[in-house]
Amino acid sequence: MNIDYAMLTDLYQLTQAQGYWDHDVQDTEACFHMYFRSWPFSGGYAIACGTDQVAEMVEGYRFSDEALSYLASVRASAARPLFSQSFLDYLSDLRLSVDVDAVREGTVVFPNEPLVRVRGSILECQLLETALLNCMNFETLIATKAARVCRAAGSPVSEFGLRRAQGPAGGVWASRAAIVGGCASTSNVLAGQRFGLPVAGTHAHSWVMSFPDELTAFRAYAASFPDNCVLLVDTYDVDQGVRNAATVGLEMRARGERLKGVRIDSGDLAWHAKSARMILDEAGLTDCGIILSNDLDEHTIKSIRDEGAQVDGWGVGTKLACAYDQPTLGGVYKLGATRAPGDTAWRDHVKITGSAQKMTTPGVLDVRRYYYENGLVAGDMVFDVNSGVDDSETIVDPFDALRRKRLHGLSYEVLLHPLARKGQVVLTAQERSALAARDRAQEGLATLDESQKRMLNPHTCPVGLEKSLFDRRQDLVARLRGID
Ligand SMILES: Nc1ncnc2c1ncn2[C@@H]1O[C@H](COP(=O)(O)OP(=O)(O)OP(=O)(O)O)[C@@H](O)[C@H]1O
Ligand SMILES: O=P(O)(O)OC[C@H]1O[C@H](OP(=O)(O)OP(=O)(O)O)[C@H](O)[C@@H]1O
Ligand SMILES: O=C(O)c1cccnc1
Repeated sequence: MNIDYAMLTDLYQLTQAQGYWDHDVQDTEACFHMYFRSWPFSGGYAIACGTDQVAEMVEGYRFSDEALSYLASVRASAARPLFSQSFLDYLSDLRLSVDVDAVREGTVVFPNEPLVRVRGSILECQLLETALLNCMNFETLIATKAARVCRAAGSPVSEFGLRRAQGPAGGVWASRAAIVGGCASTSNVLAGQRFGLPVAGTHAHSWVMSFPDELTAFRAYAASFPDNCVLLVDTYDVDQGVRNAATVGLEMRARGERLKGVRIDSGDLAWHAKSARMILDEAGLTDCGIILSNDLDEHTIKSIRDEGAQVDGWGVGTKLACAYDQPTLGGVYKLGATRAPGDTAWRDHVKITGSAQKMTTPGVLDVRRYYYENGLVAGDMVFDVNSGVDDSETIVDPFDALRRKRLHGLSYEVLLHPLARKGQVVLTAQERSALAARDRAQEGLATLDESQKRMLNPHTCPVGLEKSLFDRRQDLVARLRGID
């Protein structure tokens, strides 16, 4: 999508940038972290997604002449423009020089750990906030929803959401995120072209309605698409539709072709799926699959499977592409540390007002994921890259000092990887691939215990602050509150 990422921001990012520039503090170095605070969909995991678009933003970040003349036209009052010409001249020459580190797309992630870290001039860090959150919040949410739907489904899911997605860009990035989360294919042609995603589809009710009768419509479709024939059987009567499809299936078989499946898109889907299976089997079409669609999500899919329906594929649209039951992830971008030009040490920052859940963590942070010997995740440790990790390798629950877990001796991997250095994207094509991210998500999900993946009241993985970081945060908070 041709998006002007420099302008895809909230006005206050630009006014603050001018403020930093006015006060000549624009080169103060800053470190911000993007993270979310609570478990999406009341589940036990999320699938990170959005960094490919963040990379696209970093690559194309420029204030165009049109953008600058628009900004010059924005007024603070009738008498004065909001932005000074000298600041707009500065923006015109601005080329990003930030370092960005991020989890790889498809990584299983948890609340209160950084998914993205941005280091650089405070002015640039601030300018990136809004668009970065927009990408990460939406795509992580949709990839997570897709993972939940696909886990419930057990057979391939095709994403059908474009027509009801949140606008063209929302639809395209939702389709990509759905693939990262585990969908086998998408009906979205633009997303397929743009990201090299597998595209797939069946036909609509209008196809059947446009022919004199259903059988004629099915025969015509089979003649046009003998290699990829899935017939939608619920335009008039599902059982009769399945019988008509079986007739066409047998005709196809006689020609050496195969009816791949029937799609049922209304009514009691479990009931119809069982009845369709019987009709097809009785006709000898045991190799013809059953595909279900119509307002599905992980809960309806589970219910249909719990009833014993055998389903070979699913089409899931609205409730996946719009994350119907939770419209946002709620991810935030918070300042952890600053460093004045010429200084070597970083200065910690923490926000303490509001609820304890909203207290931030100071430092320049990364995450270690620890594994038990059986390969399952033991816990995630948020640590400061400059102070390192205390020998005890203990994590402390950021909201409950008495909940601790010692991870010493377990193997671990570090989750943040370079995305950009000095404003240049350093990800390889493979690292940006949605299909590679989908594999990564499957590998990551396999490192969670089943109890952490169930839909109802899942067990959650411990995420904590490295002990010395926790102590440092406590000291800083005490100092800011005037407690000795
Ligand atoms: N066996 C089932 N278990 C749980 N949910 C189901 C089952 N069968 C269908 N559903 C869900 O029930 C809802 C039925 O919705 P609705 O009444 O709008 O469908 P419909 O009767 O087919 O109407 P329409 O033709 O307008 O789509 C859908 O969300 C569908 O996914
Ligand atoms: O239900 P969703 O999960 O959103 O999946 C997409 C829906 O879109 C289509 O219906 P629509 O009525 O738009 O078109 P149609 O006439 O082709 O069925 C399709 O048949 C699905 O029911
Ligand atoms: O290909 C399909 O069957 C399809 C695509 C989008 C929406 N509904 C159905």
